[in-house]
Amino acid sequence: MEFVSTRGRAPVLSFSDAVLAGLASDGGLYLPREWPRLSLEEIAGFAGRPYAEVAFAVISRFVGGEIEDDVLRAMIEDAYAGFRHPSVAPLVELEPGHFALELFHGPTLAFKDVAMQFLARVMDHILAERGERATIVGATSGDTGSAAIEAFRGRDNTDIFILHPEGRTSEVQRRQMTSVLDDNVHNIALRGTFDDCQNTVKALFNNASFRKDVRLSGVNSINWGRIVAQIVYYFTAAVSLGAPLRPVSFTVPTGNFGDIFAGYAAKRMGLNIDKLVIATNANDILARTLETGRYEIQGVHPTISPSMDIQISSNFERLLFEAVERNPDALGPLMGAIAQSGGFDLPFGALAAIRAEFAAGTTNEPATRQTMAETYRSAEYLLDPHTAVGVAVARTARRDGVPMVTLATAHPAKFPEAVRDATGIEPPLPLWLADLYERPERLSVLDNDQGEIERFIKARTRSGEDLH
Ligand SMILES: Cc1ncc(COP(=O)(O)O)c(C=O)c1O
Ligand SMILES: N[C@@H](CCOP(=O)(O)O)C(=O)O
Repeated sequence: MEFVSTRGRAPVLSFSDAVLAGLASDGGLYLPREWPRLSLEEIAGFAGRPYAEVAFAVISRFVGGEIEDDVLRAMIEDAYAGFRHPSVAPLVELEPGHFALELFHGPTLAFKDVAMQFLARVMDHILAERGERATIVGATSGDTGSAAIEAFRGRDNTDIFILHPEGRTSEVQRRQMTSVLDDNVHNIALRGTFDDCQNTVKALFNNASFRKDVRLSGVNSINWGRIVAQIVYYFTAAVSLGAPLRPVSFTVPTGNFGDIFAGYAAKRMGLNIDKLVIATNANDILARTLETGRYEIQGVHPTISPSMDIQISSNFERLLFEAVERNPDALGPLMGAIAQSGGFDLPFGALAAIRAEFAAGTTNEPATRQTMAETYRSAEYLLDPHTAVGVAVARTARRDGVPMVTLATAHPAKFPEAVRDATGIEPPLPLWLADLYERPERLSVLDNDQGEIERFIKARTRSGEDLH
C-alpha cells in the first residue's frame, strides 16, 4: 500500500514510513493512494466478532503486509486488552434509534486511547526493527496529550513532548498529562491557544534541519496511523445495527476533523453510512463552511467542551483533497490562502461533493448543558460536554428509519465541573485515577516562540547512548 501527500510534492511512502513521518515533508497529510474496499460479505461477517479481530481485518488492509500478520494481530490484541469494557466500544441506546458509541473505556477515558494504544505499539515495533529512535511532538487541547503520554511513557525508543494551551484544558486532563513523571515524557504549557500549539508543531515539522536532527515524529491525527485505528469502530457499530443491509448515520463531536474523517474512510471502504454529521460548539468553522461555502478562521472561544475549541481543523485538508478529486494543484492555493488571508471559498464542485456526504450543526453552551440535564433525566445517562454537543446536533439531524450513532468521545469524569453544573451529579474518577489530584505534577510553561521550543526539545531529547 502506498501513501501520497495531499500537497503532491513529498515522496510516496509505505505504511511504516508514513507512520514515522507524521506530517509529509511538503507540509501535506498522507492518505492511501487508493481506498481499500471490503466486500459486503466481509462486512456482514464482522457481526459478533471480537473488536480486535475486526480491527485486524480493517487495519491490515492499510499495512499491506509490511508487518507480519501474526505480529500485527498480537499488537492489536495487546492494544485493546487493557480496555475496561469487553466490547472495547459498546453501544448504548439513549432513546429509540439513537445510540451513544462509548469510546472512553481506555486508560485515559477518551476516544484517543483507541488509536493511541495501537499507534504506540506500531511505532515502537517499526523503530525497534530499524534500530532507530524518534522524538514525538504533539499538540493537545487535553485528550490527545493524555492518551499519547500514557501510551508512550517509559518507552526506550521515543521521547515525547506534548504542547497544551496553558489554562485551557480541564484540571483532570492537565493532571493526567503532568502527573506522568517518566524520563521520556515532557509537558509544555504554551502561552496561547490550541491552534498556536498545532501551528508550532507543524512549524517544527517544516524546519527540515530540526526535523532531521531530532528524528521528529508526530502522534496527532495528522498521522495516518491514528486515523486507521479510528476507522474500526464505525464498522463494529454499524454492523451491530444492521449494516451492511441497513444504512446507519453517525454524528461526531468535531474539532480537528480526524474522528469524522475516519468515518468518511469507512464509507470509502464500503460501509453503508447514510450521513456523517459534524457537530461543533461555538467554534463552528466547519458548520459555517458547510452552510456558506467559505472556510474562514475566527478567534477561538473557550467553551465547556474545551477539546473542541479549535479553529484550524487539520484533517479538513484530507477531505478537501478528496473533494477536489485529489488534485494537489487545486488544493495548494486553498491552503496557501489560509496562511495569507485566514480563509478561502470552496470551489463549487468541492462544496457539493462535501455536502453530499456530510451534514453539520452547532450548539451553544446553554443547549449543551440542557442536553446533559435532559439526557440524565430521561435515560439516567451522564454525557460529557463534548458528547452532549454531538447528541444535541444528532437530535436535529436524524432521519426516520435510519439509526443514528453519536460518538461518545470522553468519559464524563474528565469534565466533573461541567457535568455537575448541568446535572447536579459529579461523576467519580475510576479507581486507577482516584488519587489523581494528589499526584505531583511536572510541566514547563513556555512562550509561543518556535526557537525557544526547539531549544527546549533539543536539550531534553535522549540519544541512543544516554540509554546505555
Ligand atoms: C472529547 C473530545 N471530543 C471530540 C474531539 C474532536 O475530535 P476531532 O479532533 O477528531 O474532530 C476531541 C479532540 O480531538 C476530544 O478530545
Ligand atoms: N481535541 C484534540 C486536539 C488534537 O487532536 P488530534 O486528534 O489531531 O490529535 C485533543 O484532545 O488534544
